[in-house]
Amino acid sequence: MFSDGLFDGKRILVTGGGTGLGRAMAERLLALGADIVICGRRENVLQAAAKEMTAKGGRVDCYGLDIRNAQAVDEMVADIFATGGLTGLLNNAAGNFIARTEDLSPKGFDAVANIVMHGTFYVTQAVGKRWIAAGQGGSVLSIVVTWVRNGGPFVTPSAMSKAAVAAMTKSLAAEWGRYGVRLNAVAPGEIPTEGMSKRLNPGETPGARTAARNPMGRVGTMEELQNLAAFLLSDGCPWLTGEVIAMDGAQALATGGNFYELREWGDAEWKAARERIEAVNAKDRKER
Ligand SMILES: CCCCCCCCCCC/C=C/C(=O)SCCNC(=O)CCNC(=O)[C@H](O)C(C)(C)COP(=O)(O)OP(=O)(O)OC[C@H]1O[C@@H](n2cnc3c(N)ncnc32)[C@H](O)[C@@H]1OP(=O)(O)O
Ligand SMILES: NC(=O)C1=CN([C@@H]2O[C@H](COP(=O)(O)OP(=O)(O)OC[C@H]3O[C@@H](n4cnc5c(N)ncnc54)[C@H](OP(=O)(O)O)[C@@H]3O)[C@@H](O)[C@H]2O)C=CC1
Repeated sequence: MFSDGLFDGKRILVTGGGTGLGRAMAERLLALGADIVICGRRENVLQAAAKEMTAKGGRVDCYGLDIRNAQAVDEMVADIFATGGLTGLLNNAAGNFIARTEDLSPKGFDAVANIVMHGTFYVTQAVGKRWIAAGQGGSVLSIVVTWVRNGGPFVTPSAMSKAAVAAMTKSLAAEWGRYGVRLNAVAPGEIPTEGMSKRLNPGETPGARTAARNPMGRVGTMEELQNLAAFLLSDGCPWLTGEVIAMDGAQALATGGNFYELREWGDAEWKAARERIEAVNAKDRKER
């Protein structure tokens, strides 16, 4: 669909690029000629991903860090700019889990908000200020979700924080347009990944809820997101900025595209879901 070499000479930082959607988008950009930088908290996951991704060639650099740490983010971005700079940023890292909002502790809220809202801002600002200082433009793509438009019951910290990222996209498109920096966002519906399915549909067949409700009768595919992300990060339409583009087979329009139906769950279902989610959180934590 895209010409070979479309991203020759480009270098793109993909946060959370060691797993799931981030890895898939990074792989496509790499195949189209970009040099890639990936970051995340599990260094072993990043190194393994980089090794597999570069089996056929190309350059992938890894940084193990928590984007909730603004100083660590600035040090990473300083190092990236000392070793070739960046032409693009893909804000993909996120944290999320389903929970009744009345059950959340302050730490539970902060865990998500500090990754999605604060962490995404730290990375964007650290990159953007260097583009501005260097007098060079750049392209930022952030992965949000359809519930930035209509809210996300039972994922309130994520809905609030992703809406903030959408607001950042529109604010900075206007503020930084004069520097040649453009920002867009994609709001996908469900594309099953391990990280998402185990925290948002714990104990269920990945994608089953969406396939049963989506107007197109299916979940989204990695390839669809890879294509859209590649187009938005390419130089194909540089006047396109400040947009949040939904890609969900019209599920949000038809059904709200969120977890409102979980209002039918009782204490037992929520307890079982939390146990499953905390087990996957604990497993991942051991690898950090
Ligand atoms: C009906 C059909 C509709 C379908 C619509 C589908 C649309 C699909 C759209 C999907 C959108 C997807 C968005 C995503 O973001 S998916 C990304 C998923 N990936 C991840 O989340 C990976 C990273 N996540 C994590 O690292 C962790 O999950 C976490 C965010 C929690 C951060 O980890 P950290 O190690 O910092 O945190 P802790 O484990 O120490 O926990 C911190 C506090 O959070 C509390 N917590 C954790 N889990 C729960 C829970 N299930 N319920 C309530 N509270 C929870 C935990 O107890 C800690 O608080 P306390 O110390 O106070 O106890
Ligand atoms: N899959 C889906 O259906 C949808 C996903 N999205 C969005 O797509 C993006 C990718 O999600 P998906 O691939 O499904 O999930 P994953 O769990 O696979 O991806 C999340 C990535 O973010 C990284 N990450 C999380 N917290 C931090 C942190 N504090 N610092 C650095 N890196 C961090 C994780 O690595 P590590 O744990 O090693 O830090 C992981 O690589 C997210 O923004 C999500 O909100 C949006 C709509 C639908």
